[in-house]
Amino acid sequence: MADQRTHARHGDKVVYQTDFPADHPEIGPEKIGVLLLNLGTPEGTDYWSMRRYLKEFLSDRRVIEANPVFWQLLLNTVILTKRPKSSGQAYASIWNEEKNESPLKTITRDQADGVQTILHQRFGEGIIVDWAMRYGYPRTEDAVNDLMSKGCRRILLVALYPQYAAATTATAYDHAFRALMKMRWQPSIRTVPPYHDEPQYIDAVVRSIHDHLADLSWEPEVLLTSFHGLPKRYLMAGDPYHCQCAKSSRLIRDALGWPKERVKLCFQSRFGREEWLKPYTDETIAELARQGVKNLAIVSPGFAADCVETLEELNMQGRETFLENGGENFTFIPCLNAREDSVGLIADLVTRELGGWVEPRALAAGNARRAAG
Ligand SMILES: C=CC1=C(C)c2cc3[nH]c(cc4nc(cc5[nH]c(cc1n2)c(C)c5CCC(=O)O)C(CCC(=O)O)=C4C)c(C)c3C=C
Ligand SMILES: [Fe+2]
Ligand SMILES: [Fe+2]
Repeated sequence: MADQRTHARHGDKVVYQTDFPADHPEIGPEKIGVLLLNLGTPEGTDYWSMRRYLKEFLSDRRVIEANPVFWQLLLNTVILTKRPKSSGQAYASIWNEEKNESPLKTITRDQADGVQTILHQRFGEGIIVDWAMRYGYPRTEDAVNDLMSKGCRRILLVALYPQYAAATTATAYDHAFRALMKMRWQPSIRTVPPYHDEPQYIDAVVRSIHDHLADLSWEPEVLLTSFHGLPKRYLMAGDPYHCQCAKSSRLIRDALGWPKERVKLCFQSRFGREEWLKPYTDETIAELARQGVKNLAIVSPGFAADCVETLEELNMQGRETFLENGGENFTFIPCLNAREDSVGLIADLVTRELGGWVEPRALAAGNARRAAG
């Protein structure tokens, strides 16, 4: 990628030129890359696809904070022999058959397309939006290299997690930084902070709740705000995730104007035997039903996109648990996904973080100036 007009290479000899050409391609149109990052997903629901995905995921030391020698032994002998099958069945029940991919992938792509459209309108063609995953495909490293090769000398990384956790946000950014470590010519980098208490995020979640409930013939007595769990140990070690989830839940309740007893915070998707953040979603659902709650709604504001943890664990298993324990009406409120206000939210977060790199239309103007010499 090094330029061709300030020097000429002949084998291992270089002829230097002293004058810098005004129309040099590397100071030509400068582009900005925006890279949306989500968790990742298997390529198929069969044993080996699931195993590859789970091995990469569960070998991440930001996710599993345990003695690595002990953990790899347990992972390779026990977990990776059993879990690919059971998780594969869960994925198969929600698979996007038309595209032959998991919903998380379909939705993340749709979000990126939507954000690209808005940013093109705001800033012109000098912004390239792409998306990648922490585990599996598309790979973060490939996306970073691809943006660089398209002329993006600045890249904004956007972890699609409203609440910060080392197991999600930090590892997504780490992974991009690891890609940079291999690059001779690195782009400049920025990262988007968590947005758990951004009014626009809270409004979008609340609007999605109102829209969904408006189509029902019944009203929920209780709304569960269910977030992905985390080992309690990680909270004790200083992870802000629990507090950010609690704040999002409270802000959603305030915006709804509902009383405290009607909106509850809980944590789903436990993994392994140690204690995770409480209260647990599955136990809360069963308890509420046993206490006589007949009408229950669940929203999952920590997931930017629907995935196996919402579509299967909440909408299928959670529903079953509620009905089995005496509940009557259950509804799952879909994640923000590629709704117009969701894509608008991501585009606005990005626009704010681009401040100083670009102002509306400034990129186009700068490029026009450069083109004029
Ligand atoms: C110790 C294990 C795990 C921790 C810690 C963890 C944290 C965590 N995860 C998400 C978001 C998602 N997790 C998803 C799936 C998933 N998570 C784990 C384990 C831990 N997650 C596993 C093993 C799996 C795979 C599915 C399974 O086998 O049960 C997903 C869904 C991906 C998809 O393709 O649909 C998301 C999203 C967060 C936000 C988080 C901590 C805050
Ligand atoms: Fe997870
Ligand atoms: Fe907390």
